[in-house]
Amino acid sequence: MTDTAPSAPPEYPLLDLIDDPTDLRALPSSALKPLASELRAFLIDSVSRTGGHLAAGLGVVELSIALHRVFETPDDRIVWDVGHQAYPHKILTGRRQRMGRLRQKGGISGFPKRSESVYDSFGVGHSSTSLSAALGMSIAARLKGESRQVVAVIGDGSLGAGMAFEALNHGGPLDPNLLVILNDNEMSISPPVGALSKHLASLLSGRAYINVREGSKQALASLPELRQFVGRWEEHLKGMFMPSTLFEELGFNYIGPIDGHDLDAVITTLTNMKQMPGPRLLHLITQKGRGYTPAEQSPTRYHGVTPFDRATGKMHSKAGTGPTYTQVFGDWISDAAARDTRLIGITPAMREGSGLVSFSERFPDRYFDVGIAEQHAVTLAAGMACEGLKPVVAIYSSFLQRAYDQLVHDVCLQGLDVTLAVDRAGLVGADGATHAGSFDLSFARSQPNLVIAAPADENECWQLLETAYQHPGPALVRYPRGTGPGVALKRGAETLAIGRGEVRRLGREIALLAFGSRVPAAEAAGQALDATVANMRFVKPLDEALILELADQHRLLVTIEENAIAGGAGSAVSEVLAAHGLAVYCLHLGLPDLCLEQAGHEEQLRTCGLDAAGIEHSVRMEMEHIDLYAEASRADQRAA
Ligand SMILES: Cc1ncc(C[n+]2csc(CCOP(=O)(O)OP(=O)(O)O)c2C)c(N)n1
Ligand SMILES: CC(=O)[C@@H](O)[C@H](O)COP(=O)(O)O
Ligand SMILES: [Mg+2]
Repeated sequence: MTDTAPSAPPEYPLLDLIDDPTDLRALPSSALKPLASELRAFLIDSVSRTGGHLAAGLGVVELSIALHRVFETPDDRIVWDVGHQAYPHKILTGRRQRMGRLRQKGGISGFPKRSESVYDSFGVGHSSTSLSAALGMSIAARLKGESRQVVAVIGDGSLGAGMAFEALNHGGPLDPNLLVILNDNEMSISPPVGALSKHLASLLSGRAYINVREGSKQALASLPELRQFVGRWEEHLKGMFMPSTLFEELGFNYIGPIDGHDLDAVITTLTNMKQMPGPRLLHLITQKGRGYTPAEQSPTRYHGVTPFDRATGKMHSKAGTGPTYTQVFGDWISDAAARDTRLIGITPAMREGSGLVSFSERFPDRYFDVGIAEQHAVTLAAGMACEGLKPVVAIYSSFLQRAYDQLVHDVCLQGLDVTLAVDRAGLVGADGATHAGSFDLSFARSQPNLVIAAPADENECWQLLETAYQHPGPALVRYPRGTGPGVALKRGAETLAIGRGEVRRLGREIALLAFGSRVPAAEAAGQALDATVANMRFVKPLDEALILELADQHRLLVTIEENAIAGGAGSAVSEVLAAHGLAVYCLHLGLPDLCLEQAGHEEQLRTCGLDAAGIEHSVRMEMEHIDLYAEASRADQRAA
């Protein structure tokens, strides 16, 4: 462009003025609605390039502006639940320019993160933590004599989890200075389940939403006096002969429902509620995907997206890849259910992500979406198993962390016949540390009675699911996010021998003992190193005979797993060696003892040295050390 050429008008003239929320607070009120339009357009454009969570953020554009307009952030605290809806918040809090690197290596996280910004009061990714965290902050402010406001924003799906109820139950009587904003879009990832969603719907219809909304605009605008405001609201809401809300019963002053896309109403209501004392809850009605037609029409599909064409909404997908492990599981569970009427499928709110859509349609009576309730999912399965059913809990590894005690106390100690299909085991790429399934082998393998299997490929995944299912006790199969090496499925009901691995390649000096997803990389490294390669298949029971044989025949054993080294499968191998008093060199490759940030899955594996080249490099280094040590020992012996 030359100096004389007219400069193109900026696409986002108002948004470009906002480097942090003080700029937003300085804007004239008349600029806020146009700002909301720009923010929404920016969000759609940005996520169309990077991928990420879209529909939830679109639903809180007005709320995000209103919160930073009304509250003195960052001194006032906003705690976002899950945090997948926090992109507008990120854009308004100085990270607009960094949205192009969202969820990428070296870029910003897809979730609020304390180390990323002072505006991110609490790190999230898992749901239903906001009320507890915000309550804690509110209590801290009171004890420290600080007068800040604390606001928790929680969705209707996340409110259904046990933790959220625990915080409401505990919080109300403490009379904290706490504002809870319930962002009710009548959606979880898929449609919400359970009585709470019905209660919220009844508030929506029963509390004359439209009247309240229209009435509130006038009443709140014309009644800035706090006392009058509270009085009028109580008169207005509680004089309607409505049964009280769950929230009122729990000690929260309930206001709403109001239209969460009516920016003026939201700002006015928040301004007034800021001055109200005690625990209060604002019920906002929003639309997931608001302002982008494809996302409005299909909020589940646009909950989390790959990069897409903004004009058509069509997502760019990788061409020519085989089925994901999730799809393998989805096909297996439908086939198995057709063979066995005792099979029950359970998901804690992850029907699509866990591959249960087809099963839910084919076997609606045997399908249970329990909402975001991982603990309940596992104990529900335990109860069913007591009565002779054969439940399969499909659950992401990182969300299974929530249900650890249920796994221990309700399933494993009682040896109940529950199958756990643990998806997203290992690194998950763009979602980063909060969603990485780094620990399941470490926390599960200490459990009595539990069989733990890790398939090396798609067909083995099928076979191990069948093996776990037919095993009359607790069994867990863990498989990674995405596709495998491309081994064709044989389907059928073939099982594998529990606790038996297989040698895939015979080599010299070095034995690579690979678990699950790392078997193909180990095979490639084994080729380069002329090493023996074993596909261990089971983490529990381990194939002890194979380990002892390999220890006997090789100078170095290398364990390789996509799980934390600490306490993982490699540790289990070392325990076997120690128990037999074998002093063989043993190198453990796995996830390091740190929170691995977002990046591509393959990139993350490279960073951890878990790709073929990384494995080969680590093994060569280790062999050099072993040779140097042997040389030094020989020199010592000669000197002696
Ligand atoms: C403990 C846990 N379980 C499951 C998930 C996966 N998850 C992320 S968002 C979401 C739906 C949340 O619904 P809601 O709170 O209503 O937010 P919305 O997406 O509708 O804005 C689920 C199930 C999670 N992040 N954490
Ligand atoms: C926010 C959240 O917890 C989910 O949306 C999660 O990001 C889904 O992960 P997958 O994309 O691996 O299903
Ligand atoms: Mg929702």
